[in-house]
Amino acid sequence: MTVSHRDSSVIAAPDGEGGTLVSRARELADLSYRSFLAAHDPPRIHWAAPDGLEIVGGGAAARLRAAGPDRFDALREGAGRLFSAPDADLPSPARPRAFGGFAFHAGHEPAPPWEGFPAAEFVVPRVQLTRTDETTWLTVSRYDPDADSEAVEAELDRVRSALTAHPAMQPSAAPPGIASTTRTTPREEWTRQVRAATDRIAAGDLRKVVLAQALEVELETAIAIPDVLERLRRTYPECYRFLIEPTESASFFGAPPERLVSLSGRQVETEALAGSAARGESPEEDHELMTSLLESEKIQHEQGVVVDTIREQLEPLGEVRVAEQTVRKLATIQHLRTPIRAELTDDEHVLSIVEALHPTPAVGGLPPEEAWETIRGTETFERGWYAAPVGWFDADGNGEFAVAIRSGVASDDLVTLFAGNGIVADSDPDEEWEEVQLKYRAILDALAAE
Ligand SMILES: C=C(O[C@H]1C=CC=C(C(=O)O)[C@@H]1O)C(=O)O
Repeated sequence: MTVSHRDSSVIAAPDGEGGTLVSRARELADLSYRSFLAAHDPPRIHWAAPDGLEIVGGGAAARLRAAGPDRFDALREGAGRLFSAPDADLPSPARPRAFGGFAFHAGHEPAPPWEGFPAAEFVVPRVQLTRTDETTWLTVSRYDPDADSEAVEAELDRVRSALTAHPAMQPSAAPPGIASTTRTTPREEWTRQVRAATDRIAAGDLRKVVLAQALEVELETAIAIPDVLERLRRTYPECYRFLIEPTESASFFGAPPERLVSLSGRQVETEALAGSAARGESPEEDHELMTSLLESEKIQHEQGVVVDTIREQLEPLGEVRVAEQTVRKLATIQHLRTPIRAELTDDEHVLSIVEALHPTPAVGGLPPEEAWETIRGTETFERGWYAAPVGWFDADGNGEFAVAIRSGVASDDLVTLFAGNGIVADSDPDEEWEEVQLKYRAILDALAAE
């Protein structure tokens, strides 16, 4: 089934033909996610949310792909067809889900380091392992014209026997080690970029823009991303963790602290996360840094722009409640954070909420068009999927998406990391530089030899 949608297309089966999604699932004793991933070739996914939901997937029962300005419409349409006739009523954690995400911009074309990453792509894994606080489920799915339930049952049995032969625990490999790093944006260039942005803000047509940099990291040995994610779990347990590997060419991974949206029924949860400071060496210094974050007019403005924009984007969809501002403290950085909830008036697909929110001014800017024009005219590298939505949705249109920051795209022994900062009227290039370096730390520390 291939549907042309101007310059978008949705392919709902690996061979381009339609069918019925047939899924079968069974509860399993827990097993090592890293050994599961090691046993599967791409496409592979890994998703872990701070609430304890953790999913790995291998193979593709179906892929949905879209590009261009209609990419959200095309995906919703494809998702509707893909999930139109669920053939079995599986327990909620065991249901098949589509995992993937978007490029920051609809016009993105896959090119190095983003080979294999179109403007939007989701995969329903052929084999999915879902761990909640209570249970672990194995789900096998097929989507093709002759997918019959007996064949899927038989495949489930085969996969289950193969998996139970894997070790329940697997020791992590040593970090790959860093051989060298290369910046896309030297410091003098950054200073010039930030000054040009603040001049444009002073001229009045731009209020905020998030400018980013990339850091190319050459590793001493090839990267084992599941092991890097395991190290990130230990250091950043309050963050999401994800791996998206559509093909063998490149893998996108990260540990973002920022939720774009979670939708369950009509309940939307999102947040404004913007404004950063380092962590202190002592509790006193840490407290001082937190106070300076809370009391800085500039940072409060940066955060206020994000809260107001999210509120305005959600208000047409339902009743919005903005909770009290807090500080999110991570191992190496702290951020201002305002939780935002909404109760939708009507049923909506999570992709519609993603479309309404992306890009928030925590990663784009305001007004959005002027911010994007500034980003395009300033940054000298491809954002690709950096700072864009990554996550999952299910047959009911529920799902969860993180903002893909604190992330990198890897191929063998080369990883490109990305980090950006919100620039407002009184931004100082040196302070913004230091904050960007802090944001590389999460992934850099997980790559560096111990
Ligand atoms: C754009 C990034 O961070 C965003 C999220 C939190 C704090 C931010 C800031 O302080 O500018 C950014 O808005 C990034 O990590 O690359």
